[in-house]
Amino acid sequence: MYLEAIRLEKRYGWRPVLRNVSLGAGPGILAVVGPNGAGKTTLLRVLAGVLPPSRGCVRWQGREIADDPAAYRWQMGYKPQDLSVYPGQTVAAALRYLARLKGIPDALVDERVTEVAEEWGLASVASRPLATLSRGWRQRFFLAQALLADPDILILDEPAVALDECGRQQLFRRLRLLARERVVIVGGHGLRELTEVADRVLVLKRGTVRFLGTPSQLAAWAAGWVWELCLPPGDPALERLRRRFVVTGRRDEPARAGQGRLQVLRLLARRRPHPAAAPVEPGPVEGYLRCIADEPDRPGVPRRLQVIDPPGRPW
Ligand SMILES: Nc1ncnc2c1ncn2[C@@H]1O[C@H](COP(=O)(O)OP(=O)(O)OP(=O)(O)O)[C@@H](O)[C@H]1O
Repeated sequence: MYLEAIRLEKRYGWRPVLRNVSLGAGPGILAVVGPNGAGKTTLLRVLAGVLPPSRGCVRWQGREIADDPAAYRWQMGYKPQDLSVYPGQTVAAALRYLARLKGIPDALVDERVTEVAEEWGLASVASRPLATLSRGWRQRFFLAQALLADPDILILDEPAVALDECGRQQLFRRLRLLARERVVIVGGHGLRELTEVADRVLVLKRGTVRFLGTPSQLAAWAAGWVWELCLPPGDPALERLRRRFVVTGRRDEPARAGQGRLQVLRLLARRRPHPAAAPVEPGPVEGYLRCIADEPDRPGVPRRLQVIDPPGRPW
């Protein structure tokens, strides 16, 4: 089971949105992350075969998906960012309709619809028209429809958006189970959750692949850049540090003898940002921030880098 993208290019009019994107994905979860407008949705749409690339190709099991798009669609479940469906249809009727479109035999449609509706907690709203659903319920509906045909490859664009805490936990648990035997590609912004659940991470920036590897390899990008320091809450250095550096974590430390409560600040800096700061192991989120900061927004202007590590003594 293997999905491959080979030197993908995508242009909207004259504007390049994907540039020379290549990747390979076997069973497991591949998270596609990147800043707004990086091209994540475009890449997922090209991988799902709903948008043709301007150049390059996508192969599933060694075969170009463009050669037999219908066969690929039967093996693939896709959850777009949003889905146009008939607002007057009930959840159950829409699932039945989509099940037939996906080629599920009539005799099995009702059974399968009931199964996915239960899996995604939709049973209680099955008879409600889609237009009356809240965003979270709609999201569950989109996820359920992607799984109707029990696909070998699952492509999900922002699957956790609008889900409540239980829904998010359930989603990521289910994705881990599904990924044992399926290729699961998930795009979105919940970087902390995604890097916890993913086997591999692809970072897109301005349509190019900035990184493709495991979450721990991503974390290694920030090696030597992550610092923690512990100061009393009223210390003026805290505010100065917050303004000057990218803060990636903040927590209260329980009271120590004679010191009262302390605040722990975790931040990115090329050099020790304060005499009390100690270097700590980076996490994938910090690796990601380094990874996208490394590239100047415009040639010769390392803007993000300056924000991360301003010149001069910061404290
Ligand atoms: N149909 C379209 N026509 C023209 N430009 C488009 C179209 N769809 C997307 N774009 C542009 O392509 C670029 C990439 O968009 P895309 O939606 O793929 O990014 P994204 O990484 O998913 O963004 P976000 O995180 O904000 O959802 C953006 O600059 C966007 O404005």
